[in-house]
Amino acid sequence: MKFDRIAVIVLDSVGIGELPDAVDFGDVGSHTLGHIAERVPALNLPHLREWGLDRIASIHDWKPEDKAAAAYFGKMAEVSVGKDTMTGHWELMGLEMTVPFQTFPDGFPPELLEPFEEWTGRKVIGNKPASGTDILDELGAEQMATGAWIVYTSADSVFQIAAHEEIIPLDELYRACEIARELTMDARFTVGRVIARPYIGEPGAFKRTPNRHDYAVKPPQPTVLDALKNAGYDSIAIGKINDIFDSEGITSSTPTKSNADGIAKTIEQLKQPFKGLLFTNLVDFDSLYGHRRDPEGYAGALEEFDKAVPELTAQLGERDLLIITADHGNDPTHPGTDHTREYVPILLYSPAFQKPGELPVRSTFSDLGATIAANFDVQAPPNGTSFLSLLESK
Ligand SMILES: O=P(O)(O)O[C@H]1O[C@H](CO)[C@@H](O)[C@H]1O
Ligand SMILES: [Mn+2]
Ligand SMILES: [Mn+2]
Repeated sequence: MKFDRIAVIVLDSVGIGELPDAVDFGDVGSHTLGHIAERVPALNLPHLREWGLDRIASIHDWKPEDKAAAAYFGKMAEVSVGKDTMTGHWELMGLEMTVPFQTFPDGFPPELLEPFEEWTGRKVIGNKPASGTDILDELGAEQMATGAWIVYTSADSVFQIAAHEEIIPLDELYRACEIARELTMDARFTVGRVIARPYIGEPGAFKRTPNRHDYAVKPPQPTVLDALKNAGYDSIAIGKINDIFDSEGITSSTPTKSNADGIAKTIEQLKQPFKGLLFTNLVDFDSLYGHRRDPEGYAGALEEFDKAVPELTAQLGERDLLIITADHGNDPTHPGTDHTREYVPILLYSPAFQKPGELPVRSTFSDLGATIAANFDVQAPPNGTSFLSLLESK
């Protein structure tokens, strides 16, 4: 075993350029990081660039620094037939999705919504793909007047239920999500996630609250998280990770309220002794800026993360490895409001590394899971090739 502790931080949606199959996803030309750098030339990420971020792909007018990178750097391709969060994270942990989750570009069928209305005792309005903030502007007032559920979806396989917290109590929203979860386990309409989307405020000034809750399906096969847990290692989740894996293979979990909170909780956890994996998801990049098509906000969130890098690395000893990566792209300059099919960056930092450098492009996100499994000598996932032997320590 090379490392006693591996921390993986997923910068949700921070893609680094279109994948060869981007055309199949309508994402030709997408480049989350590159287009942010182009739209916000002042974008300043000194620590991540020192690690090699500026050498992974050509990024606008960035000129790579003329000294050796302080981390191993590279990029990974997604092979699964999807570009959603669950598919991305599952692939990172060794699971390749060959059958896509169902999506509902025309809304959900009556065979699903009729029992949902009957069991929950409220009508449904909306029922179409939409941006979660736009649909509140469109239907929030109607919900306040009628008490109907706002149900909507996206290019992801999601059944999202928005409810004003002062009109429909949170408990009732969560119960409705459980009902929707049960109904959508039916093979005719398997959705990846049911999501509670509570909000507050008045028409024209609605605001979503952090009481969002996700109800995901379980991964169809065991992942590296299960292998770690079964072998007695810690498998510690921070942020959305627990939801994404429906608690499978996780030994403890802490939810977060924001990227800043997720970074702080990751630092706190690194101050504690543990043996195994710490797995953090920072979702604001995606939910607050990618889907909202807000490159300036996205740039600010990247800078906030970059500033935290020294404090993160200060917690690491010679037997620790910190990995930064992502789960898909969400180019805030791309048409629409959905994810984009992109490579994701991978940066690996350890005080034990002597002369880190470029990693060959990984042909599946699962190479990360395979590397973690190899490090802890637990069952290797069915997909992915470990690159542990390429990481040379002092
Ligand atoms: O537009 P909002 O409600 O933020 O929804 C986004 O968040 C969902 C889940 O992460 C995605 O499917 C996308 O639709
Ligand atoms: Mn995501
Ligand atoms: Mn998303």
